Amino acid sequence: MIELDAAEVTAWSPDPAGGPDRVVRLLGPVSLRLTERHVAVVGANGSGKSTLARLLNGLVLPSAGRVRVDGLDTVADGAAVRRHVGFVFTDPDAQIVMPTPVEDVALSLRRAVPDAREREVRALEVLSRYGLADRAHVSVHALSGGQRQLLALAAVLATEPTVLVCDEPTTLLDLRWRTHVDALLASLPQQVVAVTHDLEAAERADRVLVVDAGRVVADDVPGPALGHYRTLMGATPPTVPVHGARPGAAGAS
Ligand SMILES: Nc1ncnc2c1ncn2[C@@H]1O[C@H](COP(=O)(O)OP(=O)(O)OP(=O)(O)O)[C@@H](O)[C@H]1O
Repeated sequence: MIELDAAEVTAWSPDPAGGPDRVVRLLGPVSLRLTERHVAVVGANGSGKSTLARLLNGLVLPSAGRVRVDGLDTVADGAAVRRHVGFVFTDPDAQIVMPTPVEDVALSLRRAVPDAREREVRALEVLSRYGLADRAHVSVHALSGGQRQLLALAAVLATEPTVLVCDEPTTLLDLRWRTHVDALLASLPQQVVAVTHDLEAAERADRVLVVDAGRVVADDVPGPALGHYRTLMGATPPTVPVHGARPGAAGAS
């Protein structure tokens, strides 16, 4: 179970008016108990979704309040939380550090499997489980984007986390790979919390959190939560000026 008790995240930010740096609130306060198998987090760009996701494995620490996963506090028990909660980034290249897939998965296993030969055997087993057996020894640069995302996921899942947090894991993927990774995430026995802009994937979650301006503004089963999100998005068009619009067209001045 994931518990957030009045968790807040603040950061120092430059004052656009040139004054001294000031503290800005990025998220919260948020209080939640997440027990569902699949939780989706949706919201506009910059609303605070990644900040919320990163709170769950201690990549971001609460400035106030507390965050616990299965009773482990992300501040007091940081190392245990990171072993417990796997985190998958949007961009697999932020996560893949070794030259070949087998070495990358083996690196994830270094703590669990001390013997190097046994570690390689285990890494190969993991890769074949995720359909990457024939790519095990190629350069990671020779993998497609979808294969790289799958490798990043496989390397995290190899550590057998109890909870998986994914920050837009399918955003860079074409429809075929997105469907494949979505199906894989749906089949996992772990609790999965996924930040997503893919509303079809969010429809299949057990619970959906809608984040707006650093607050959880809706928290429900998918139908009503996504209805709220669509209304929110429709009601607040982006304020970025439209360049190159035809004279007289909407948005041109
Ligand atoms: N360390 C930081 N210092 C200052 N501001 C930050 C920091 N991290 C994030 N922010 C700001 O906090 C806000 C929320 O960022 P966050 O990455 O959580 O949004 P998001 O909903 O995940 O956005 P996107 O969908 O675009 O990825 C943004 O305005 C971002 O610029």
